[in-house]
Amino acid sequence: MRNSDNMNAIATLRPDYMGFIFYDKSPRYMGDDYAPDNMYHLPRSIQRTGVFVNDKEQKIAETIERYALNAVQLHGNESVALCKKVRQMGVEVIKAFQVDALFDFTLLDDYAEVCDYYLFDTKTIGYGGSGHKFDWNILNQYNNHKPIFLSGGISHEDVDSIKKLRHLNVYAVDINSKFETEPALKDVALVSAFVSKLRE
Ligand SMILES: O=C(O)c1ccccc1N[C@@H]1O[C@H](COP(=O)(O)O)[C@@H](O)[C@H]1O
Repeated sequence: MRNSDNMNAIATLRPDYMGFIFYDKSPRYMGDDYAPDNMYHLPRSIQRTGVFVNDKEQKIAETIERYALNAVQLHGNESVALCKKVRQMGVEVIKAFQVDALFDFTLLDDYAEVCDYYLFDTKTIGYGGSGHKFDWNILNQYNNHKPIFLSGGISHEDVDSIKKLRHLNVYAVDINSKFETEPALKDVALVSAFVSKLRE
């Protein structure tokens, strides 16, 4: 999210998390000097989540402080050590992994102690926001030890398929580009319909 009115409209739908992209190569980048005031008034029930790609510890720390973030989504090749340091900053850590048929789930083991959730996104040449879905059957190889964010090209047509994933430890469903009218601007009616159907 980036546009203040759009954020407020989406906030009325009571999402558990709201994401802000601090990756300067993304079309959803918040910019170098985004006004923190736009975010402060969001309901406390919404976890303000900063999305970072291969940033340095100091930059992440400064951004957490400036925007009073509650959670950090690390969407690049961040090390276990960095995840640990970010978690010590007092935020939830959501570590993203790009999944394809060859994904090695044993890679997760080292991250188990240093993050709160794993996020499974589709493997692409970029880092995220691709709008591409991966084959969720691959997740049958996951041991479900830690709750996950399901991500990657999820659209309003996916509700029924998501509801069939009850055997997996899905904690959150992460929606992004498939609900936009333009980058960083959500279609509120589409999100509303999706959320209602998912909560049914
Ligand atoms: O959205 C972006 O531009 C982005 C850029 C870099 C890293 C992550 C990004 N977004 C995250 O990507 C996933 C999947 O998004 P999509 O549904 O495929 O568009 C999601 O977690 C976004 O937060």
